[in-house]
Amino acid sequence: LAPPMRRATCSGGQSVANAQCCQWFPVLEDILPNMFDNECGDDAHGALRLSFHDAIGFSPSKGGGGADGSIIVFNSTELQFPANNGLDDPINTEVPFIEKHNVTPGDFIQFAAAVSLSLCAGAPKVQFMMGRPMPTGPAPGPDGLVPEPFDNVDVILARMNDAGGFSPTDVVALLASHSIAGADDVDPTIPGTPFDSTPELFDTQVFIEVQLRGTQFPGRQPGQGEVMSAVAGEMRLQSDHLMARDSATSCAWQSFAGNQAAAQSAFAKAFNKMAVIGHNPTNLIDCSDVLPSAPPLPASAAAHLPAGQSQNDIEQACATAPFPTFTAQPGPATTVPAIPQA
Ligand code: HEM
Ligand SMILES: [Ca+2]
Ligand SMILES: [Ca+2]
Repeated sequence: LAPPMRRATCSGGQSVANAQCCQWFPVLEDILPNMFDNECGDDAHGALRLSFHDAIGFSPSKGGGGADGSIIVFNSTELQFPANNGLDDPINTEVPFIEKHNVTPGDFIQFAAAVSLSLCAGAPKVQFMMGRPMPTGPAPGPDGLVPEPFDNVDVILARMNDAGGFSPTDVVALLASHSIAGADDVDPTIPGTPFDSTPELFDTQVFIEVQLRGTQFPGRQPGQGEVMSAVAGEMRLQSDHLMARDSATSCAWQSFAGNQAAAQSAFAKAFNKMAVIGHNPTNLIDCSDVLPSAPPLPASAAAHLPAGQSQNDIEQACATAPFPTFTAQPGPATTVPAIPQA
């Protein structure tokens, strides 16, 4: 007979596998209302992007500590890197909470990202591991480790493989994050311009909408790394556009369109890998049981074509299977509103 599992009860009454995880409940109960306003909005999106930019700063040959909090501790260097443009926002939001709760920046950044997902309907359950030490100085990794929207697919896939051993399918799955995202700085004249029509839902609309023929720019002039989108008010990154069309990634991209369960599980797997880049996971403690679950997608959020689009507007790219068929929402052509700025 196996010995009975010993669980710990935290002072708030919650049951966790490891007593050290109890310290994250007060953090959770603080940041849900006070950092995120309990919504999948600008602060949630920013926290998720920050977790990527901290974690991906790792290369076996070039240096960097991965998911180590360097983007905060060495922000005077890392925020000079062009790819980190705009991350002063989530960093300024997070620092007071890090100080208040006396946790490491590396842990907090990944915790906040995992909690942000729990606010976005349709997001999968992910892991949270604790125990990242302070980043080692004096210098962080070099510039050039964070993919840019004007990089081509080969460059992005090579960088992601170098950083975390991500496969092309992992990279495409991670881009489900762009279903709860927008850009403030690609075209700085239109901050909060979303990448899909539902930036408050972790759904597969980004995989559908980026496959549509581009016809317009949301602003007056495109930014660097921006290409035409199909929907008014929506921004399309060149990198997402190319991922949907490149022979190395187009079939994976298409496989997530309308397949919520596949997008969820592939994203969670890759996100969990990303969150521990630069660490030996056996030195970390699994505190996933602190994380709330996201609500499921509402029934009204079934995968669809935006109003005004038809299946003929899909630019088929995958050579081995047809893009799945979707029905357009009724009514006049969709215009996507900007994401309210925090
Ligand atoms: C791999 C190639 C990727 C490229 C080239 C890329 C590029 C970008 C760019 C240019 C923006 C807009 C930034 C701004 O102007 O405000 C953005 C936003 C965002 N990205 Fe990515 N990204 C990539 C992967 C990822 C990954 C792996 C994640 C997370 C798992 C992620 C999460 C986000 C989020 C949540 C936002 C929205 C931030 C906000 O609304 O404040 N991205 N990305
Ligand atoms: Ca880092
Ligand atoms: Ca969405």
